[in-house]
Formats: sequence, C-alpha cells, structure tokens
Amino acid sequence: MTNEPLLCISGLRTEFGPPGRSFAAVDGVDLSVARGERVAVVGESGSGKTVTALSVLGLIAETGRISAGEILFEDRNLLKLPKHAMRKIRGGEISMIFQEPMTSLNPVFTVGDQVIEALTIHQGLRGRAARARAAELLALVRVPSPEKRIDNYPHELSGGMRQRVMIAIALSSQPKLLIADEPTTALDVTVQAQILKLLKQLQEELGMAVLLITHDLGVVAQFAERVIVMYAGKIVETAPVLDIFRQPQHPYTEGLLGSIPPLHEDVDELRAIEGVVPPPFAMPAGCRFHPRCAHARAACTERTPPLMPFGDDHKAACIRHTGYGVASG
Ligand SMILES: Nc1ncnc2c1ncn2[C@@H]1O[C@H](COP(=O)(O)OP(=O)(O)OP(=O)(O)O)[C@@H](O)[C@H]1O
Repeated sequence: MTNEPLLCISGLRTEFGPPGRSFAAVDGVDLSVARGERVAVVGESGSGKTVTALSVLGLIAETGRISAGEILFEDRNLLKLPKHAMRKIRGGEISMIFQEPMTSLNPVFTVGDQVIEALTIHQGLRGRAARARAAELLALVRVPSPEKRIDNYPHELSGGMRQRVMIAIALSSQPKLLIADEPTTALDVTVQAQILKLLKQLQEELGMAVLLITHDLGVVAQFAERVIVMYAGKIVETAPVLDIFRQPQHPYTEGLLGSIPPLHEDVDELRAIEGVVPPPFAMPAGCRFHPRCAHARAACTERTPPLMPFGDDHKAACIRHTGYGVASG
C-alpha cells in the first residue's frame, strides 16, 4: 500500500425525495482510499454504506441526488464528469461486486459468455483471445478446471463459485479500485471465509484498492487494513483495523463489537445494540446515536460532535472522552 490517495470523498451529501421534502441518507461524509489499500465500511443496515458506494459509482436512483461534496478519483472529480466518461470509469477503473451473485449473473448465458462480454466491453477483446483470457481470469479466481467451467451456466455452479465468476468479471477491466458491497453475506460461513481470503490474495497480487462494505465486524477483521464505521448517514469512527478492535472510542463501535459472537464460546444471547438506525427523515438532533447510547448526556442531544483525533489515524465523533465539553458543528 502507498499513501497516495486514489479515491477522496469530501463533504458528500446524498439526498432522496422531492425537492423541499428531501432527506439526506448520507450527510457530510469524508472518506479516502489509498492506492492498494483495503478499507472496510461497517455499520448496521440503513447507515448509508450502499448509498455512499452508489454515489461514487454515479448510480444513485432518479429520486435521489448528490447535493454537496466532491468525489475525486485520481485527479478527476467524478461528480463533474460527463455521463459517457463516468460509464467508462464504472466497470473499468472502478469495478464492483454485489451481494447476490445469482441475480447479477444472467441465467441464460454461460459464465464464459459473461466474462467474455466484459472483456469485449472494457478491453476490446473478441474471439479466441477473449475466451483464452476469460479462462485465465477464472483460473485467477481459483475456479477449478476453468476450461470446463467456462461452458457452465450459472445454475450449474455453487454460490461460492458464482461469486468467484462475479469477481472474475469485476477484474476483467484491471480496476484500480474494487467496491465490494456485502460480497459474502449470501454465502455460508466456510465459503464466506474462502471468498474473503481470495479477495485479499487478489488485492495483494494485483495491487488494486478494495473498498468493502459490510455489516459484519468479523468480515472486517478478516479483511481490512483500515475501518470506517458509519451510523445514520455519518462516519462516527475511523481507525486502523487493530485499533477498532482493541480501543474502540465510539459507543456505537463498542456496541457493534458486543454483537460479534465469541469464537470459542457458546452464548445464549448476543449483545446487539438495542433499537434501530433512525430513518433519514427522522434523524435525532445532536449526536444521531444518542437515543441508543448508554453514555448519552444533555450535551449529546444539542450538537453534532465532529470527528476528533484519538491517536494515529484514529478519529471518533464522541464527546464522552472530553468530559462532554467539546462539541461543535
Ligand atoms: N432509492 C432510495 N430512495 C429512498 N431512500 C433510500 C434509497 N436508497 C437508500 N435509501 C435510504 O437511505 C438510507 C441508507 O441506506 P443504505 O442502503 O445506504 O444503507 P446500508 O448501510 O447500505 O444498509 P443495507 O446494508 O441495508 O444496504 C436508508 O434509510 C435507506 O432507506
């Protein structure tokens, strides 16, 4: 990994709903990914992880819009690019994989056809050269007997194999950044671990950066170098992966850690955080986590805490450690 930024998001605000009655699903997010870095964005359902990723990819639904912020990819501001230039970057320099490989693959074409189609679009490859490269890509993602598997239809493959094919398609353009949104959630635990291991190996072999989105801190531990914790449309903590597990600073991060099942213990009940993420149209004032937070005081209901430093590359948006004194924003 180098420290040179590849993706740099600042002040991102993404809204949905009609003008005048819109609400922000992502509100003031600053996030960067360095070349060759593995970053995970973690948070419960509804915290704005997917909307952040879709904002980068220029794939926000028509009912939504990016109303503030900048998204720099290398030296290009993606929010200012013409549509055709953005289409070239998406699936090209920035690739993505999603949760459900069965719905992403077309059931009426062989997996080979689908890898070849991606190679034709992004690399201009056709015919025998495209087929040979498709087989190479299947081998790269460790699909056994790629020469045979290339002629299989998606339903002839297991869920894990289908996700490998999706990864092969995503890699066909030799992306600089791979965005993986819950790539292992639909898979059983053993296959999940294999896919995460594969993604990590590929990231190291190919040197691309990976932004992985997950609600699962177990996945974060297996994969990430740096972690971004999101809650209710905002980043509440960001730190190197070990710091997140050893010295979490935000009560929300502590809550997420409390809901990981211990590896070698039988537990009757996981300590999930009580309550749910508020919907974007009903955000509480002040710290958005305060209604669910055991440490909340009056100050927490009044002002939104900014991200404050807690050591090298470690920031959290909580005023608990300041004696509830420092709050701005
Ligand atoms: N097209 C849309 N129209 C209206 N609201 C939306 C739209 N897409 C997302 N939202 C809202 O934005 C908020 C953030 O959603 P997002 O999908 O980013 O959360 P997430 O953290 O990725 O959770 P999940 O893991 O469930 O996808 C949610 O409250 C969601 O309902």
